[in-house]
Amino acid sequence: MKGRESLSSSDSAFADASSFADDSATLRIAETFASRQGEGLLTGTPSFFIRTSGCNLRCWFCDTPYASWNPEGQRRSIESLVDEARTARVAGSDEPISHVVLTGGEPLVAAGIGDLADQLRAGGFHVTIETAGTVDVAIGCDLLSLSPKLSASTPDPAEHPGWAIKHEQRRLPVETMRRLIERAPSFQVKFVVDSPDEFEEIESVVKSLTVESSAVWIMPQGVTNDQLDAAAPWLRPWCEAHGYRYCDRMQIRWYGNRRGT
Ligand SMILES: C[S@@+](CC[C@H](N)C(=O)[O-])C[C@H]1O[C@@H](n2cnc3c(N)ncnc32)[C@H](O)[C@@H]1O
Ligand SMILES: Nc1nc2[nH]cc(C(=O)O)c2c(=O)[nH]1
Ligand code: SF4
Ligand SMILES: [Mg+2]
Repeated sequence: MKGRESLSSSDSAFADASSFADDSATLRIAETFASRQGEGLLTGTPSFFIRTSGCNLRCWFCDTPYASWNPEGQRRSIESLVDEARTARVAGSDEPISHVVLTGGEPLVAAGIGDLADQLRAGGFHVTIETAGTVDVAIGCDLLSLSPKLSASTPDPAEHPGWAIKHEQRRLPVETMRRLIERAPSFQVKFVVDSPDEFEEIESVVKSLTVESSAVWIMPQGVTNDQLDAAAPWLRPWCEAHGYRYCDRMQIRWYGNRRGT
């Protein structure tokens, strides 16, 4: 859907978040793993990742289709997730992990995510939330990692007519994103870019979110070193010229595109 008006999504379009809210004592989890944060401000930090299953968007490029397009995983209790975070270790290290990343799928549509974040923080963990920011949920965290979805993320309308419409309606509720940012003690805004055609749209979204360019990270779309390397020559100079931070995807460099890393 490249070329469509960038701020066309309606703030009221997200009507069925409650369809995910069937049982808040347990959450459907696609995977948990200990790794290093591969993206953004905390790159390199040993972290325990909790990936909820289910998403209200359908980006064509989603690198975790097992948590969005074809959601997998069993329900887990909050207690078992907090216990696992306490005992988790990054491979080759005996050190306890102090940082937890709540990601997905879309963690903000998982009922119980607020309680999970609260209990992790009460246990002394630093909590990052990786979110596309389409749902207004008051959730306690230490870092909001907001990844607004651009028009080029929309799936092919010929292949996925229903999802193309829903995705387009839901992907960019600017007022909701502003509220998420205002509530968070710290934040980063992380865009995924597939082509230079998206530059103008990014500037328009940054302007409407009224965030400083130094809080903006730009990540190439891609799940291989070759894809990341192909984007760097056109993307890095543009980031530098605009005061944005170029964001590599270090987990791909370190581990390859492997599930659980
Ligand atoms: C799988 S998403 C889950 C969290 C949330 N649904 C979101 O999109 O922010 C985690 C991060 O991966 C990014 N991402 C997903 N697929 C990608 C791809 N093919 N290339 C680059 N980044 C990607 C998202 O933009 C987000 O920053
Ligand atoms: N190592 C590593 N870092 C990440 N940062 C954000 C991730 C995510 O999928 O949300 C992610 C991930 O999947 N792995
Ligand atoms: S919003 Fe995140 S999890 Fe959902 S489809 Fe897009 S990249 Fe995947
Ligand atoms: Mg990832």
